[in-house]
Amino acid sequence: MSELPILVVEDDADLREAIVETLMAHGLTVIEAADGETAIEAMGRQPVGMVVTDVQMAPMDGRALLAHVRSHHPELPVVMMTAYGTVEQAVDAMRGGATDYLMKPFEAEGLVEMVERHRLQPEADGGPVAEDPASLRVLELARRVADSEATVLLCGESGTGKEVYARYVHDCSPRRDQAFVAINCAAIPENMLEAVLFGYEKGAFTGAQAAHPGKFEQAQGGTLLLDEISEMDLSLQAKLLRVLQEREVERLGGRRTIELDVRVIATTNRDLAAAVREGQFREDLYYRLNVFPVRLPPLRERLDDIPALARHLLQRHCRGERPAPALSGTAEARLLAHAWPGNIRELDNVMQRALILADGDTIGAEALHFEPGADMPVSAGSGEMSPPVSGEPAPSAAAGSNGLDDALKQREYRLIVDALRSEGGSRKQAAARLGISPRTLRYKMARLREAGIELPRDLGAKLA
Ligand SMILES: Nc1ncnc2c1ncn2[C@@H]1O[C@H](COP(=O)(O)OP(=O)(O)OP(=O)(O)O)[C@@H](O)[C@H]1O
Repeated sequence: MSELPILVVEDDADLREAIVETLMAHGLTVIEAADGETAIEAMGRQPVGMVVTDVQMAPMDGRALLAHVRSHHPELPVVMMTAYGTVEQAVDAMRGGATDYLMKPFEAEGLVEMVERHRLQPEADGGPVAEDPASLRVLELARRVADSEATVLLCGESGTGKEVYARYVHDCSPRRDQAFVAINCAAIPENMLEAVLFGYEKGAFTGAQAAHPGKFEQAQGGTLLLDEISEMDLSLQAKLLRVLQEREVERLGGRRTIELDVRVIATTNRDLAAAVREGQFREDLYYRLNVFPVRLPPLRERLDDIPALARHLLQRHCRGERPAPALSGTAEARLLAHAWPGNIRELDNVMQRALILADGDTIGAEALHFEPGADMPVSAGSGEMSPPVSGEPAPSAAAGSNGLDDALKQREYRLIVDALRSEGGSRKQAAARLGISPRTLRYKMARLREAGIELPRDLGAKLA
């Protein structure tokens, strides 16, 4: 898969050229823009892997650009280049959700190091890892449906790899050289989702400072993944249905209809048929999406995948910088005995911890630390963690819980609460501050809640 370009936004042409040349000299693909508005247009034409932007520019400055990126591409890293000596600018940038900042003047090395650290990497993993017969059957189905134009509905518990399989369908399809655009319907505020999906014209609503193509347009010729489709509200479901039926879209505030050639894949971790029965999901939309349903089994139903996935995840985190440690026989047995309620995402967390804890080149069972409550039926109040953030009510600790696991969870809890506090309860900004995606933050918070650990009330209210 090709590398996503770095978007450099700087109005000083000489400085922009120097930055572009430096990045290109390090083998990075770069596109450039002279201000925020041009940058937004460039992002509308192609997906980018990171934005490096100046703060002071006209007509649209770096702050407005940052705000736009945070609402339209919440996961995209943005590094702000702040003026020398202006600590306020740096603080302001971080408050606005910047991933990091570079104070001018900076060395080429510092720039390259920062870009390498933060840019989004295309999944260079070569498709899903699958060794269990159940997964091999899903892969075969995915390959078969890829050739057709059929809408695919991928169902499965959270963390089973629905996005990975959606991308696999795209990569096996005749559309593989065109865009694959993913949108998480649950991660975008309800009132923004329509604009993000369908696009808008300049002035369509307060804050629409420039025209912007929606995800449908961005996916033109390629594939659009509507992740967590069940989280879309009913009125937007009606609009989505119309777009899918008519195969054309109209931007908000626009009068032109744009014909679409987009293959749609939707995912859900809820039982959509049940949501239809409960009146939460439109029946007609359900039938339109459910042309080719594929169920991804939970990890506990495909045990043969576990060792291969564990090795794959270890390698991914070692990034070729060091040889990935091996798993001891007892560690492997322990992984196979675990219930994995958080599926592969949980396995990924366990492997990341194991890499930190392992001594030498083998991971033993003692380096494996599982999510709290994961080995027991999850019920409210079964929390293992005891994280007394100063002044916070401490969640209860279950007897016999593992000390190190507790310490890790404590630290995680503390980091999450501190980040939410600093960001006034904004999940999106807290996630950016923590360097994780809003989705990962949501997942972590859900796991904490499942373990009976509630966030302090003043934060919980804003997060409900
Ligand atoms: N078959 C697989 N091979 C390699 N990695 C995988 C596989 N399945 C999942 N992963 C990894 O597991 C993590 C979770 O996968 P993914 O985001 O696709 O799950 P999901 O089902 O879409 O989750 P959610 O419902 O929470 O959105 C990712 O880091 C992904 O790269």
